[in-house]
Amino acid sequence: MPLTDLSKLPPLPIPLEQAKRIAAYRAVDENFDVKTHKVVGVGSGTTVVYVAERLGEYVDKNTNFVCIPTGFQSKQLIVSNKLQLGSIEQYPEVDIAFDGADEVDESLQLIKGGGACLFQEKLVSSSAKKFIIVADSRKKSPKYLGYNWKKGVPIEVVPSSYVRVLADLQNKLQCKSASVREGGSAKAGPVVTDNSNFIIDADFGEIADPRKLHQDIKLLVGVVETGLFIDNAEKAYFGNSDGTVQIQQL
Ligand SMILES: O=C(CO)[C@H](O)[C@H](O)COP(=O)(O)O
Repeated sequence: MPLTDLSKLPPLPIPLEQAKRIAAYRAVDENFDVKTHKVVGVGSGTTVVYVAERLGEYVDKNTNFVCIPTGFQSKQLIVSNKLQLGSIEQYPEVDIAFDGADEVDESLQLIKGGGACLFQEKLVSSSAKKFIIVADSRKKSPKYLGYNWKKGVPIEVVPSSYVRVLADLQNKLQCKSASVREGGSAKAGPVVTDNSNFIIDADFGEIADPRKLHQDIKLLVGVVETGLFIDNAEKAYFGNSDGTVQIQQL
């Protein structure tokens, strides 16, 4: 079946969703090569929903690409769009990966982990030859990370270490504030990740040197991974609700 013509997409009731969809569809169409890309990473979040939807349109009897999830939600997206599901253990080399972001700076450094999937997202994206970001235009930072995303850097930690990591973030790395992410009305107590860990959100204000901050956090005992994605993405697609897309690349 031919791909849906982008100019003939049925309108969505929410403008922000239109922005996400156009960014995702354009990113897939302009970067995914169905002939050569056999292993495709599918990230997590609300924008990637449209990546999976568009990839689903490429499936026919002549295609044989496998999709690698970055967590439970991502696995569901792959299955529900009738894409072939694989694992990073089976396919440690990924041809291309698509994912959302919480903030993207001028150098394509990222904050991710707003959806608590950062470890598997980093495992898959850093195993990919090409990593493409899909987002609505609110995610584009005017300068430094931390300008738009005020919730802090997500950090996945081993549960038993959370008290120690909170103290180290404040005493050794002078973060402004840090707390374990709570499930809110959806769950009493902390959010538990797909890897059975906790997430700490640590506010460092605007981050002038995300590489150094990532390295410093990573050295703390108990830290599994940080939501700072350094030198990983090669292109970002930022959608607007009027159907335009801004592309940022190095
Ligand atoms: O990092 C993530 C999940 O851990 C998401 O990619 C990020 O939060 C962006 O999500 P959305 O597309 O819903 O804005």
